[in-house]
Amino acid sequence: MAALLLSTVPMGTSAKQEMDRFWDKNARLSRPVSPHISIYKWSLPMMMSITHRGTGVALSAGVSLFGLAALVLPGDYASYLDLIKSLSLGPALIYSAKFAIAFPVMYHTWNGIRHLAWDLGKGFKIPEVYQTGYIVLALTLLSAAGVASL
Ligand code: HEM
Repeated sequence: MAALLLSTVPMGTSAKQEMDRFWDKNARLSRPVSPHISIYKWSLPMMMSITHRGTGVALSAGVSLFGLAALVLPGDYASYLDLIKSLSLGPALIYSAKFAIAFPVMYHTWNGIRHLAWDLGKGFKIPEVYQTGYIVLALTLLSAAGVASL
């Protein structure tokens, strides 16, 4: 108890000083440290989890930029579509661009449904986590390919 009290960290004058003292104390007391994320072997559920966050952030940025552009740009939506058509980019490039936009939307939607099932307490067994992961990936590819061909 006395050792514990003696080793209390005095308040630092800055956040950095606080952190430095905190880590010095951890080292001095040989405290175990939780494993850092980088030591784990990558797995499908990990990759799908970070992709859900990535697509969520990308969708937020995309929707916000789209709304801002609608407010500040001089032309309307149809005029910009005509502009893109006039560039004659070719079907392969147009399809790829549409697929690149559809993919995160579809992934986040299908995986969002997977998340909502988890929120209901369903699908938590490890084989189920993998099965639903593969189903989400297949549905994402199929639906993104379908939407891009419209
Ligand atoms: C434009 C549409 C959308 C935007 C901008 C958006 C954005 C986001 C963002 C930023 C997050 C937080 C990600 C994180 O920090 O980990 C998130 C999480 C989530 N999104 Fe979306 N989302 C959209 C559509 C959807 C749809 C259609 C669904 C369901 C069908 C969905 C389901 C979810 C769920 C369940 C979570 C929470 C995941 C968790 O528990 O960690 N989202 N979304």
